[in-house]
Amino acid sequence: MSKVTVVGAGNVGATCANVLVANNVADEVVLIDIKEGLAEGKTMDIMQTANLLNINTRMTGVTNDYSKTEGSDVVVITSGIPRKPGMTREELIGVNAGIVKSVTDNVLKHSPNAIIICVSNPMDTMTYLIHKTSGLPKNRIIGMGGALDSSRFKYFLSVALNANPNEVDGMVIGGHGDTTMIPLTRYATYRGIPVSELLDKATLDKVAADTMVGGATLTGLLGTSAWYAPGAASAAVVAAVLHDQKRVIPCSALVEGEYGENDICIGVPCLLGRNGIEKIVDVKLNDAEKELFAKSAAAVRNTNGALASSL
Ligand SMILES: NC(=O)C1=CN([C@@H]2O[C@H](COP(=O)(O)OP(=O)(O)OC[C@H]3O[C@@H](n4cnc5c(N)ncnc54)[C@H](O)[C@@H]3O)[C@@H](O)[C@H]2O)C=CC1
Ligand SMILES: O=C([O-])CC(=O)C(=O)O
Repeated sequence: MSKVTVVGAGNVGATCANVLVANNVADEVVLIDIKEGLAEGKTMDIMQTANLLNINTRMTGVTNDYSKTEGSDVVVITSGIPRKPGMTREELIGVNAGIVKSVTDNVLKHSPNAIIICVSNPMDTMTYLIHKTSGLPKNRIIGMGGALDSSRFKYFLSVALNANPNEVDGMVIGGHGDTTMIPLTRYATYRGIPVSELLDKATLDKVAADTMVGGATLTGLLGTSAWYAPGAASAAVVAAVLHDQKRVIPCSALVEGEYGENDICIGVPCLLGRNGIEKIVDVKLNDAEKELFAKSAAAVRNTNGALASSL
């Protein structure tokens, strides 16, 4: 019996739950929100696709009743406000820190062995907050950002290459922020061929820049931040953990010397399995990439500094 709780039945949480259920990733999914009736309504709507999509997962929607989340193997935290056009993710810290802290406390009362996937923004800082306040071992706290950013990177590369996105590989590490992401263009490939052999520098620079502001671009177009790819990326991380897939996916992890940094959560390639983050994979960076990583880490550390006054 596998059980996943998704906290926050808004755009990202409901999409994540829908992808989990539509793909029969878990035996049971619980969707929970503070807003009366929202999780129940989204659950009813999703489960009315069961006979259309051959869904066998059981799904429950509840308003703030954590007893229903009892014994979850994985919990995805999406509760909190999203940004509006013109805002940065970092501006959300004041409201979201309190929400993420109280949700984590409630979740762990009923699922003390759960692996937590943090989605709420500013994600690296919210993941760090969970580390600082929950007492959980570092392998059980995963920040979801790099899975999404890498998928966007592959999308923009596929458009530039006029190729199938499934035939493109690439990774984004560093912070999950408009200026802190690091698309690793040097390691990106199309069917094993380095993209630098197929696209000129100006095109590759534009792909990297579009990736970094991918979330801001969609926020401008939609009036609130994106949800289809964020929900699907969160579900992919859940599946990697629940099914012990041993996939390497960039996630925000507590670093203790890896990539030259300490005491922050930041996007690094993580081997994901049933124990959560089973290993941080060491990808060799050149001097320019190392410098970008150090700058990214400094920016994430700076945002973490605002945590104390936000709680
Ligand atoms: N890490 C990532 O890659 C991404 C992160 N995000 C972040 O995810 C968060 C959610 O985004 P959306 O789903 O678009 O927002 P939304 O506004 O559609 O949904 C958020 C939900 O959280 C609920 N909520 C608020 N406080 C709560 C509490 N204490 N307990 C339970 N539920 C509570 C609200 O009622 C609302 O339904 C935002 O902080 C956003 O910035 C969004 C996309 C990608
Ligand atoms: O852009 C935002 O604020 C939401 C998010 O993290 C993303 O879509 O990457």
